[in-house]
Amino acid sequence: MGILQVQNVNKSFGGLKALNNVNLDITEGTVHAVIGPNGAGKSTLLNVCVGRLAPDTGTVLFGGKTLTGRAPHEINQMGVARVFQTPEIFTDLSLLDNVMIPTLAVRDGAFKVNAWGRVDGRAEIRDRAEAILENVGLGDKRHHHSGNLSRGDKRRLELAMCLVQKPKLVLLDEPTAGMSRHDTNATIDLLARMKEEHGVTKIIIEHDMHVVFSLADRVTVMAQGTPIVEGTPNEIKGDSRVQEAYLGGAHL
Ligand SMILES: Nc1ncnc2c1ncn2[C@@H]1O[C@H](COP(=O)(O)OP(=O)(O)OP(=O)(O)O)[C@@H](O)[C@H]1O
Repeated sequence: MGILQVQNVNKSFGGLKALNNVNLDITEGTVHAVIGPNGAGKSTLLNVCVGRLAPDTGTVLFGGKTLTGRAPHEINQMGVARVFQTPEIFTDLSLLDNVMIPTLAVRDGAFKVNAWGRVDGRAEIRDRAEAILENVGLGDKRHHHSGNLSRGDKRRLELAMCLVQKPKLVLLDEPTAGMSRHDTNATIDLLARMKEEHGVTKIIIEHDMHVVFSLADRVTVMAQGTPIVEGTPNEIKGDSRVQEAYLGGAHL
């Protein structure tokens, strides 16, 4: 049984069926990419998995426990973290503060920015946050204002905020969108290291096939709200159904 199981999930927006009977089984420790043309339902699927959207029908299980119906912070506390398409960081705070906040949120079960004065074990949390920032290549900038970071660095900071929570599963929504090739390759290296060092299971939504083929163990291709093909990157590469789904728009 996989670490994450999506079972018969449906989700409509008005008359539009964004997810149409989706079933997925994600194996623990793997990197699983979800690809597909625009509007295929990839982000909706991620939102259902992290509790931001309730499915109309169907269930999501994580480690055998039902996620459906739980609040996003509860799902987060169970070990599921998400890296957003637009980094959700506190631009007025330093990088270090940004990385310390999620640790406190997970530990205390609530988001308390004003809790600094009352925090026990703060030195320990700070040490861990510093080590993680070092790990993602932002150690030197830990006291900088997060608002001044480049787009690539903001994404790296968000990864650090995610890793510090010691998640079991990370969902990444286009982690390299809008990045230069240099930043994209740095992010690929970082994500690959995350796998080696932390063994974290990852689900990645990605349009950039270079990223998919560099990182993914398995790939699910979605079209019109439904997974149409699943396999290794090489298996899906030559699949005519995949080429058809992209209507010739993508070269896999
Ligand atoms: N909150 C919403 N309200 C109405 N329609 C929505 C909503 N969210 C998504 N949709 C629609 O549902 C469909 C699936 O959208 P979704 O964002 O999940 O696709 P996607 O595969 O992630 O696309 P992209 O690659 O462009 O991000 C699209 O037709 C989209 O317009």
